[in-house]
Amino acid sequence: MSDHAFAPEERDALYKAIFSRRDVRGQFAPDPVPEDVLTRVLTAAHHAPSVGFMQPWNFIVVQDPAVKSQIHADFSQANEEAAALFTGERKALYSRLKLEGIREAPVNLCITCDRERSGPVVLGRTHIPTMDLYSCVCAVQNLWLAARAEGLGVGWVSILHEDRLREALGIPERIVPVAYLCLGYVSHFHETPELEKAGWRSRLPLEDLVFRDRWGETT
Ligand SMILES: Cc1cc2c(cc1C)N(C[C@H](O)[C@H](O)[C@H](O)COP(=O)(O)O)c1[nH]c(=O)[nH]c(=O)c1N2
Repeated sequence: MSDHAFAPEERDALYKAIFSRRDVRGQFAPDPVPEDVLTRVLTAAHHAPSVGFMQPWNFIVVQDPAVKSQIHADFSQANEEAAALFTGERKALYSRLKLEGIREAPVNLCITCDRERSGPVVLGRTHIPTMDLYSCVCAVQNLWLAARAEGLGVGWVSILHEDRLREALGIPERIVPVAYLCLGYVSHFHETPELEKAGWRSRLPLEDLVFRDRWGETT
């Protein structure tokens, strides 16, 4: 028991956000996302943990249909290339999946990492240099959960050519685009991951993933 635990209903709300969050590709409503709501979810992202408190992120809010179309065109090409990597049944199933909502989502959001934000030597990044990128992923997850609580769907689109994404958004060379997200209100949230529903892959049993003291020790 901890004196610092949330009250039961507050804890339930947090777990509700975690368990009902979904990757949304196909249920976006055209309703605009009000600026104050967008600011709240961006503030949640900005309160993520970061190595050395580096806060290496920027948030590029994309609403211009022309920019979205450019990125969607790149997705279409990348997705064809991706489909070609699978064979047989898997390829047919892959081709049926909807894997982005770039044009339908009223807001697209690129979360980037400025790897030089706080100088060359960063507390906590001295030995594992990728820690700044991981910090940005923490920001993505904060935003994803806050968005769920706001009734907003979020979909991560990573089937893109990084150089074309950079070009479309004018991202300088030293900045790394970490996540491209589609954001908007939705008609509904699926109860289970869409990939699970489509028979692509299921959730693994937690007990197979937890080791004790050494890699591979499950008991
Ligand atoms: C880094 C990364 C990258 C991607 C994703 C996620 C993450 C974490 N996901 C979403 C992914 O398919 C989804 O999270 C899982 O299928 C689990 O579903 P829920 O997120 O629980 O709904 C994803 N989905 C999609 O339709 N197109 C994509 O390009 C990607 N890319």
